[in-house]
Amino acid sequence: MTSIGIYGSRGRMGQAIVAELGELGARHAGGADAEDDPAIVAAAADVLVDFSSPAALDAHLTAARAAHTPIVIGTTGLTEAQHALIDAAAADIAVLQTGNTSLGVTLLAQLVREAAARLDTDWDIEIVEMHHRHKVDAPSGTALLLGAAAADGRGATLADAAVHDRAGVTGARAEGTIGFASLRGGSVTGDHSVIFAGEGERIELTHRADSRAIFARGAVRAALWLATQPPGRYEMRQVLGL
Ligand SMILES: NC(=O)C1=CN([C@@H]2O[C@H](COP(=O)(O)OP(=O)(O)OC[C@H]3O[C@@H](n4cnc5c(N)ncnc54)[C@H](OP(=O)(O)O)[C@@H]3O)[C@@H](O)[C@H]2O)C=CC1
Ligand SMILES: O=C(O)C1=N[C@H](C(=O)O)C[C@H](O)C1
Repeated sequence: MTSIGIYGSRGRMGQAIVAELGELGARHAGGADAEDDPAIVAAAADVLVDFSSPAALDAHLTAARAAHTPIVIGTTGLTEAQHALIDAAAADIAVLQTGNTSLGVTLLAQLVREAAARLDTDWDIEIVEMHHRHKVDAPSGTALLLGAAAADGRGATLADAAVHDRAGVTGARAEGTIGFASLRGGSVTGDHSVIFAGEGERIELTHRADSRAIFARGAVRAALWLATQPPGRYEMRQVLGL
């Protein structure tokens, strides 16, 4: 039986994954949090999942690489340097990094890519997300992955197209840009809308998460799949065959 180690095991997502493993009767190799040694968890596990903090990611990835243990990274708010570190680690171990492990968002990203590819750039793209009051990063990892899918559909890059800050006299909207807006409040698990705003009409593609169980289910499915893969960097759509 595949043994799964959890970084961030006492957090909201870590606890949702522990519950999911319990329902599946799957094996939990143990967890690590701020005061624990990541190397011990990496050595004990067949595969790791990380839902912790960007501050902890480098140490977790180093431990996974040293132990030759594949790792699913769900932590969001990562820097460009951390993405480069993930690319480097993927030469040695299987790594799947995603801002959202749910089936619904993985399919939504495909739909967004398709819509963006079919519509001209005079259809403005705006991405709106809302999360609970405890979330520390913005825009959400999901909003960024949806933005990347939209940019990809247009043959552009998100780095060139993204507009994150609007306040004061902003000037008119530039064609081809992708705007982001982040709302925070209450206990919202995670809502995302991608709006295609054209002249006289609007298309809105929305996903709403009712519970963290959807992320936990996807994370466990990804971990079980990743445990059998050779070194490389993978995405959720490969896990789900979408
Ligand atoms: N990809 C996806 O599908 C999803 C991703 N997420 C992302 O997962 C991450 C965690 O979210 P959530 O569970 O809500 O957060 P929580 O704050 O509830 O949990 C974070 C966990 O990480 C641990 N942690 C925090 N800082 C460190 C550190 N410096 N070193 C080691 N461990 C640390 C905490 O341990 P301790 O309590 O000991 O400090 C805690 O167990 C976020 O980045 C979030 O955006 C969330 C949902 C879905
Ligand atoms: O922090 C959260 O809670 C979530 N984070 C992920 C993100 O940043 O997109 C996924 C989900 O929306 C919940």
